[in-house]
Amino acid sequence: MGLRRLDFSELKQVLDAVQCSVVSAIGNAHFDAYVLSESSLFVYPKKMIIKTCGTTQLLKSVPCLLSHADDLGLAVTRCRYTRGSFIFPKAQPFPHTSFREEVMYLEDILPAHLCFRKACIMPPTCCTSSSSSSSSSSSSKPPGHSHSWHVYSASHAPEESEESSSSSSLFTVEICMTELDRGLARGFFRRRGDGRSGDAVGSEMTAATGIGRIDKDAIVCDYAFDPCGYSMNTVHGARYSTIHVTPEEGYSYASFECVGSLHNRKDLEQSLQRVVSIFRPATISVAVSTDVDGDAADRVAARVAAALKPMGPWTGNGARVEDFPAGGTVTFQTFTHRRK
Ligand SMILES: C[S@@+](CC[C@H](N)C(=O)[O-])C[C@H]1O[C@@H](n2cnc3c(N)ncnc32)[C@H](O)[C@@H]1O
Repeated sequence: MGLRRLDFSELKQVLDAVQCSVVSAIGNAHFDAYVLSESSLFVYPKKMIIKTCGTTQLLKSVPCLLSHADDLGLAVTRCRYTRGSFIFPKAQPFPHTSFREEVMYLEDILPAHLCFRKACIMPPTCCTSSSSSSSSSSSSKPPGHSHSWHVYSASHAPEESEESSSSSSLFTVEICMTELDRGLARGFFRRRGDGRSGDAVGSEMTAATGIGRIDKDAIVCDYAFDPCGYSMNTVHGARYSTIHVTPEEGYSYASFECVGSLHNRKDLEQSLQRVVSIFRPATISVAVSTDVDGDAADRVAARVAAALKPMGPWTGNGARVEDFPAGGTVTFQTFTHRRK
């Protein structure tokens, strides 16, 4: 059971360090999924994923997590931190005052055996010249401030037996969308004073907005905030997905993240298309993490661009690919809708 042996009070210590709390939870034989006041937490026996937003202090969870893992007799083998650009960077508390500060914080607290380390900022692809491992086309309108991708990876040396073919076919995609279609964003506001629970209204939003049709076979845990805002997690076998929506005009934002197989069009192309049609954003960034090599990562990026093509006039397409030592590959692409 590994990390799943942590009891609720121990998880609460981790979340207290971040400054968020649990609002809803589900689990299956493979993992537990928690909707948080500020996004989501997934606990697998050998992996924990925490996703937060706003002015939470996500990295402050790491010392507490390392200490709990140690108590359970578990040694950390990989740490990955990813984020977009902060919309309100000056509002961020330590250690999130800058990416440099975040990296220094992690470098200080991670154990020395995680010796393969790399930090990089992947800029919006339309605003930079091609990197050596990428292709990019120019655009007249660069995506907004929220579209640089920041990645820090620290890993120990992989052992041969760890590199199984099943893990190398898996991907994690993180999609950030801004300037959501106003009409669609209204679907994430509650009726004033409805007196109903966040879970009940969340389930209605899941059905009414089409979110429930992204993966019809998944078990959904959803929550509607008051007066607006929505979060959901799904569990489907060993795979999770998660959506978070900030629908307020002026800074509307939605994120989608899921795990899938590169061999399955449904997991990557279909999920991307369904999510984009639910929010119809003006800008999209897509970061895909895999254990494949650079050439295969380029092909993943091409699949992402091809999936968006029939969905409208997107510009600024291009991909940047970064390899992380003993930490796989990340492809990053940004797209702007020409109507906006
Ligand atoms: C979905 S929640 C948190 C998820 C976060 N936006 C993300 O991207 O991961 C954010 C939305 O819920 C609304 N909200 C209402 N009450 C909230 C609360 N107590 N905590 C966090 N968000 C709340 C916010 O105004 C915003 O529209």
